[in-house]
Amino acid sequence: MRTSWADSVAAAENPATGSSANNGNVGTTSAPTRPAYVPPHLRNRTPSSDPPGPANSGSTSGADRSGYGAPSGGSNWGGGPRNDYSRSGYSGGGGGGGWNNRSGGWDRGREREVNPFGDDDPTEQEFGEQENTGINFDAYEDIPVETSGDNVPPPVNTFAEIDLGEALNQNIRRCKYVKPTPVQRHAIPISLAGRDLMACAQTGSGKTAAFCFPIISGIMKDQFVQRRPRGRVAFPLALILSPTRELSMQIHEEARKFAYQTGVKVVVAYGGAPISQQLRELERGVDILVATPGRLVDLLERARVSLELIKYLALDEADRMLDMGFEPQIRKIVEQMDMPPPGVRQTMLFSATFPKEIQRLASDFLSTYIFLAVGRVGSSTDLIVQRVEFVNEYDKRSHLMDLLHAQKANGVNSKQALTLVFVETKKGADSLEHWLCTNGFPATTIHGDRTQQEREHALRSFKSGHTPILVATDVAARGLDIPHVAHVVNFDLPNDIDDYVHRIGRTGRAGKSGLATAFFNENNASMARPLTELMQEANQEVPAWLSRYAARSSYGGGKNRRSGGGRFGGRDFRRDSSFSRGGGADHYGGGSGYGASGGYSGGYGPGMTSAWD
Ligand SMILES: Nc1ncnc2c1ncn2[C@@H]1O[C@H](COP(=O)(O)OP(=O)(O)OP(=O)(O)O)[C@@H](O)[C@H]1O
Repeated sequence: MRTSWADSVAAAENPATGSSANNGNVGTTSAPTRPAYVPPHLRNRTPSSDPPGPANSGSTSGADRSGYGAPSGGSNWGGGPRNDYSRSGYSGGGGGGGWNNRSGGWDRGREREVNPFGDDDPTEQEFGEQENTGINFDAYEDIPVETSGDNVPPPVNTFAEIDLGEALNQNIRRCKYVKPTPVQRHAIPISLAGRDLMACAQTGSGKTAAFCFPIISGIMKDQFVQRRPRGRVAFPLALILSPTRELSMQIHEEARKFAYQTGVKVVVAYGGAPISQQLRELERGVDILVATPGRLVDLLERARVSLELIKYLALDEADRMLDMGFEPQIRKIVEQMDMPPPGVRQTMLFSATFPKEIQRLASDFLSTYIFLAVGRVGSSTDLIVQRVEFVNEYDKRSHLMDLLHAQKANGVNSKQALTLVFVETKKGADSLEHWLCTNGFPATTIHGDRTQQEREHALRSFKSGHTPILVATDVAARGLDIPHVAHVVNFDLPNDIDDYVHRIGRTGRAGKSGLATAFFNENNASMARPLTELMQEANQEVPAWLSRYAARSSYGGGKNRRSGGGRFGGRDFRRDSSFSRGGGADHYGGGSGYGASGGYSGGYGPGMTSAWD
C-alpha cells in the first residue's frame, strides 16, 4: 500500500520548462490590427502616474491560539501585495499598441504593477521555482469526458491552440502550466465561443483557470467594452461568486496572476473584512469582481456596485451556491438586481459535484448551455488513497493520536506534509485543537466562530507548515488549494457524500497523490452505501465490514444519492426523462423550464440496486 507521506511529498516527474507548449504565435498575428486596449474604468481619464493606495492588506498580526509559530512571510493568505495598477500603463494609445502589444503604455504599466508571483524579476528562469513543475498529467490522460448540448466546440490539446492573448499566455508560462488539464481543454474553447457552461470536474483538476482564462481573455479582447462611469458606483464586467471568504481570496490571488500585465483589474470583496477598504479598491476601478454572496448583496444594497454591465458570471462551487443555504442570495444577485439576463451575459457554473436537483435549479441561470463532465460527476479522484476505519466515538482522539504518531515516526518533514482534520462542529474543532496542542501536536483551527483575522492567520500558519495540523469545519471543505496537504482525516464524517468528496479533495490535487482517512461508526450508517460506491468508483479497497453496512442500508431519499448518478446513470439532468418536459426533443435546448417533477432517479440502475439490497 502506498504511504501517504511518501506519496504526497514525492515530486512528480515531468519537470516543466515553462515555455515548450506556449511558444506558438498565439495572439501575435492579430495585434497590429487591433486598437489599443484601454480598460473602461480608465477611459475618459487623464493618465497619471500616482499609484493608488494599498489594497486590502488582510491581517498580519493576529496571534494564533495554538501559540505555535508565527506566520511566515510570503504566504498567499491575506497581506496581499498592493494592487498597484499604473494608470498610465493602460493608455496604450497610438503607435499600434494593441492588447498584446508590448510597446508604449502597456510596458510602462507592466513596470509598475506589483508582481503577484511574488518576484520582482519576471523572467522565465525566476518563475522556474514555482509549484507546478511536478504535475503528473498522465494521471488525467484516460479520464472519461462527456459533453452534451448543441454544437459543442471541440477541445484543444495545448494552450497555443487557443487565442488567449500574449499577455495571458505569458502568465500561463509563469504559472508553469505547460499544458491544459482535461477540464481546461474542453471548457476554455466552449467559453471562448461565448457559450454558457455547466462544468463538473474532479477536485484539484484546474477549474479556476478554466473559468478565469476565458473571462480575462474576453475582457482583454473586447474592443467595444462600454465606457463605464467612474465614481462611487463600480461597474464590473465579470462577477465570480464563491461560497467562502478564503476561497474568494484564493480565486482573487489566482486571477491576479493570470491577469498580470493584461490591464484587467481584479478586485475581491468578502465578509468579515473592513468594507471601507474594499469600497476604496472598487472605486479605483474593477473589471473582474470576485465576491462572496453576502458581502456582494451588501455592496449592491449600498448602491456601490452595479451589475448592469456584467458580461461574464461564474459560480465556483456552483452546487453549493445553489443549495438551500445560498440560493435566495444568489437569486437576488442574479435575478433581482440589474444583471443582464441569461443569453445577454455569459454564465459558467463549475463544481466537482452536481446533484441533479441542483442542475435543474441552475438551468434557470443559463441559456442554451453545454454540460461538461470530466470524470464521473461527483466522483473522487483515484489519486487519493481512501481508507475507512471503524472507530467508536470515544476512541476517536486516541486513534487520531496513533495516526499522527505513526506519521511522525515516518520522519516526514512536517512542512511538506500537512494534515487537515475535519470535524462536525465549531466547538468540536476548538476542543480537538486544544487537545492536540496539549499533547504536543501543533494545531490550529478554522471555523465560522473565529474572526476573519484569525481564520486567515490559521490558514497562513498551516500553509507555511508552522502549524502542520489544521482542524476545520466544512468552511475549509471546498476549493482551497493548499500545497502539501498529504493527509485529510474525516474525524467526523459528513452526512452528505458530496461534502466528503470536496473534503478529501483538499489532498491529491493537480496530479499529486494523497491520503484520506475516515473514522466511521454506527452514527455514520447512512454514509456506508454512498461511501462504498464512491470508493469502488475510485478503485479503492472497501473493507468487508463497510460493505456489510452498505448492504444493510437503503436509500430512503435524503442527500446521499450520488451526484448525477455516478457511473450508473445519466449526468446531464436534461438526459433524464423524469426531468424533461414531456420527453420531447428539447432536452438540450438549455434554459429554464424543465418540468422537474422531483422525480430524481438517483441514477442507480435496477441491477445495481439489487446488488446492494
Ligand atoms: N494546466 C495546469 N498545469 C499545471 N497546474 C495547473 C494547471 N491548471 C491548474 N493547475 C494547478 O492545479 C491546482 C488545482 O487547481 P484548482 O484549484 O483550480 O482546482 P479545482 O478544480 O478548482 O479544485 P476544487 O474542486 O477543489 O475547487 C492549482 O494549484 C493550480 O495552480
